[in-house]
Amino acid sequence: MTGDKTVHAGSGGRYLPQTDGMVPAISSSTMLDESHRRCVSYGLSETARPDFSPIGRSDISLLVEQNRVLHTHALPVMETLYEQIVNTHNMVVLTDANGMIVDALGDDDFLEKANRVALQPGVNWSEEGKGTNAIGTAIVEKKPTLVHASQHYLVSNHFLTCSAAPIFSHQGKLIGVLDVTGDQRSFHQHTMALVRMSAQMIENQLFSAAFDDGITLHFHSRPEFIGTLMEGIASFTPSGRFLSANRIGLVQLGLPLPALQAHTFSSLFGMPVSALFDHYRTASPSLLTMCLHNGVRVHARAELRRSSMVFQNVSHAQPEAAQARPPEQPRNAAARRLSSLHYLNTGDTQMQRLIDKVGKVLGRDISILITGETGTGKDLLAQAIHNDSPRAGGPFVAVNCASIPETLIESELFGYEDGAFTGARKKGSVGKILQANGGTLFLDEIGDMPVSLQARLLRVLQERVVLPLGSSKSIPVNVAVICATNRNLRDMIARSAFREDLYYRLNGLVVKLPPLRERTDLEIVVNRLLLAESEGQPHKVSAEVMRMFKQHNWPGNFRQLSNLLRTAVVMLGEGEAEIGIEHLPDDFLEDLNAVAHQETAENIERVVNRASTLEDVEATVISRSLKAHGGNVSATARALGVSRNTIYRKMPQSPV
Ligand SMILES: Nc1ncnc2c1ncn2[C@@H]1O[C@H](COP(=O)(O)OP(=O)(O)OP(=O)(O)O)[C@@H](O)[C@H]1O
Repeated sequence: MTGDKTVHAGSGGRYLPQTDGMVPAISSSTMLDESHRRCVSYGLSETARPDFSPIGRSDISLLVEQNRVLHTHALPVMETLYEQIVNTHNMVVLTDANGMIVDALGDDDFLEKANRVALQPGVNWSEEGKGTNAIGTAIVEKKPTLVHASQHYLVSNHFLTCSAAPIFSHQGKLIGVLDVTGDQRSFHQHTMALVRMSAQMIENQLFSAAFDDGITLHFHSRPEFIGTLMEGIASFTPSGRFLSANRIGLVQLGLPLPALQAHTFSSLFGMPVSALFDHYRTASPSLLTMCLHNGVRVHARAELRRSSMVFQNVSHAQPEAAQARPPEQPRNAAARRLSSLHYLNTGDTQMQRLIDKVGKVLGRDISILITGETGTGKDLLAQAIHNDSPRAGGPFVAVNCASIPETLIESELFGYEDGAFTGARKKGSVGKILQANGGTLFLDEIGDMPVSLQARLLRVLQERVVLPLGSSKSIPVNVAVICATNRNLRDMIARSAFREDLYYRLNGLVVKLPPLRERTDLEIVVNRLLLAESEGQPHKVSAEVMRMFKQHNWPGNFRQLSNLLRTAVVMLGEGEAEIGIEHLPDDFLEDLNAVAHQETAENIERVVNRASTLEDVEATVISRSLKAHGGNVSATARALGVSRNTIYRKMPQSPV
């Protein structure tokens, strides 16, 4: 390498160092021109030898303490970055927002040279003190900056090449700079890219740490970029209020942070936050495809942190209390209180009995088996039991045995040692059972647990030890177990599809959640679900719709009802607050009609058999059909295939 031949200020085309044809992708000359002008205005002389002495030891400790969060998250990234450039006469430097070096890692031989210009903790590299340099100039410009050799303002820094990238907090505030500085002869054009990626990595780590609760969405227009540094990350409260996004997220969302703060999950991604929860509750979590507010299609993966799951569970059950909660209250505690047995008790007698029974075994070493049709709230009940138990401070780990492929369920549950099988992660994995240690393990769809694993699970429950795959060492574990199924386990035992011994170990207390059609608290439930759906203005259903709801048999139970209400709310016009039949989805009305048709046919047969007059037959049929349709004349007319006028003419005085 020949060294640089930089032309100094005042001559055109300057700042382009010629390093054996390897011209670095340097910062624009305008940017560097401006920086040099600033140096002149600071009163700096190019040949000056500035003060390189670091601040005292105790001040350095204070500096590290003041930047503890940044330093903690940056250090592992700095170490990885250093591994990439080791033995290249370079060093990795982290500074605070003022350019004060907080930490530095470097090759010994270069450190000696670097010490000449004091690239060491406690020395300030702001532009005012050290002239144009990547750290100081990146702070002023708030942009990744490369300053090579004689692009440095001070002659004493001409032997350096520096690549720096600013690090921003989730509030968009510059909080530090990551820099790689080395001997200018060791310049490598990939260094800047490495530094930028590393700074992004630090920002993402800081972002995850700041938003370790609620909902975090990882998104990108290309699915293969999810999980990479290119992904956008956005965070929301459990109720869907936008909190923040990383820099790439902001670019993808196309709005500045203050504008985004007025948004919600649904206004940005066109999907209610409850649908997100349902996706993760019901589907094996595949990537979501959503449409951004600006029409761009994105793929996304969400992380629903503990309190948001709890919040979602109860946002249906007790939204008014959730909304009344002042924001400064600890969310976990409040959410836990909301997802409790007390709040699931909405006035139905079967539920009341069930909750009484469950309350008696809380905190005892008694396994609970929850049965019930799909969507009756087995998952929600399991969470409430945990939250009301003395284990509430411990983890609640849910495993859906039906959604994990049979080949993976063993490693998911029991974990595995390093290299236990082909494809196993290095360093092994802690299984779900151990993750639940000290808390509750919820085995949903236990009827889908492969028979081969049932014996291993029984051993865990009886001996309270887990043996990870590939390990010879059992690990003690202390978990409460709640299971749920909508299968008939006794039938399965008879078919040898479920082990009898495991069944008796699991069924300490068996409770059956009533289907929605049998519940006497439907009105309360509907109103609570609607409250959860409404943003500000509370919605209600018309008396006619409520009558139809009471007659429907709700095969999908709560899940069906809440989806239906969510759709109906969207159908409401501007300023409308009451859900009428016209707001209900067609398939629901068709189901209702199909049932009514069948009932009408049966009624006709019965009435005709009683040998009444034709008028009697008509009146009885109309009256019963009206009843079946909740008094709705249009629906009755449709079901009977006559006009509404015919119904009005022939209907008895008091139809329902
Ligand atoms: N009591 C309730 N009040 C309001 N919403 C409820 C209630 N119970 C359940 N839900 C809602 O209904 C949906 C289904 O509930 P959950 O997943 O607990 O049912 P499940 O019985 O476990 O269903 P599956 O057997 O299909 O897994 C969820 O969105 C849940 O929040």
